[in-house]
Amino acid sequence: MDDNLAQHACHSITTAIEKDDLVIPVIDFGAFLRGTPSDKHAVAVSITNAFKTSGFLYLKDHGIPFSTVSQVFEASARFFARPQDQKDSLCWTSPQSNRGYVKTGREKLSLPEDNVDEDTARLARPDLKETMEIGRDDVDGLPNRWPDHFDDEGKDFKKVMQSFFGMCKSLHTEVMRAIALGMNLPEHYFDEFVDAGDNNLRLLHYPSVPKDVFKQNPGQVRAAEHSDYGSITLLFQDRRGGLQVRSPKGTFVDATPIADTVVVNAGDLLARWSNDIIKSTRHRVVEPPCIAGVDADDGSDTYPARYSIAYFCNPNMNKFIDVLPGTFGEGISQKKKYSGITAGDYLVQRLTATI
Ligand SMILES: O=C(O)CCC(=O)C(=O)O
Ligand SMILES: [Fe+2]
Repeated sequence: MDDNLAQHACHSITTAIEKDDLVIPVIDFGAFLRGTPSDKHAVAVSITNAFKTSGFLYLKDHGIPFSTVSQVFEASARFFARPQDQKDSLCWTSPQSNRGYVKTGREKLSLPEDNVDEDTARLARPDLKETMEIGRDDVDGLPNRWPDHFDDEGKDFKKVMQSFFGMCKSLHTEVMRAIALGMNLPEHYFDEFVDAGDNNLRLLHYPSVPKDVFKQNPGQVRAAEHSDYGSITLLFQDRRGGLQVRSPKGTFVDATPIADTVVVNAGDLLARWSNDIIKSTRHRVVEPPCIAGVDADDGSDTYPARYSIAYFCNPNMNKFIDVLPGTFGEGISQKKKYSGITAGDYLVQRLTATI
């Protein structure tokens, strides 16, 4: 792996990215899932520290088998290869449901409020991506838009995604347990907040694109700068690269793919919940940087496709999210910065702003 991985004193953490004051560690989650209580505590503190500083980390030995992740990537690629009219027949219809297929140019990501001109410019160069959004599968009136009526491959897609959804839900619960310990709360504090699994599995396909598109439109990106909305996001990337995280200096730093890890980042609702102790950091996806020795001089006119899988975790939609105890008040210099809000109201508000 990368030469620049610096070993820390604790064997379960290494530094993957360190640039412009942005530090993103790789953390061995096995030591949390299977370690002694003191291992567990050490991992919980490292995870929480990463969320307090960069808002991003890579998790390895996270419990979701590599073979499962590969299967999901394969099923996703086969789904996006379907005829456009099939995909369109499964289209996303409303923020309340947030389920279905979203074609290129459909989603508007939120921008810094002072950047109105940029927003206008963005309409001329939409994100170069298509997505498939999958929600909890048992919510009355909000059915998933499965392709299972098309063929056996569609039936298989449904099975693969349902099973993966459940595994990611468990990983969300475990990461929230780590955050609870790291914030000096009881380990199971968040369990009742996340047990419904009101999460959103987003398959992403960034189609192959002529290099000229980026040369001719200097502001063009594959996915515009944004922060995520919920508690945490689990992001599985393929080997292409292109994900960048905004550093404290305002630059964008490559979050290079690391095999067999999942990128985990905090979302806006977790930042609000923690009275901004935890950071929800802006990120984007650009054309992939050249991989030295692999495709620096490949002579091709196009960048290859990129696939990623984002699992957006949320508190249960009906939960009232008030600022966490221990983050404000007596003996703490910080005041309570936010009023409470129901998770569902918050998320629907945020999704509505992207229409
Ligand atoms: O595709 C990626 O690597 C990132 C996607 C992302 O940030 C998002 O969909 O919120
Ligand atoms: Fe994101």
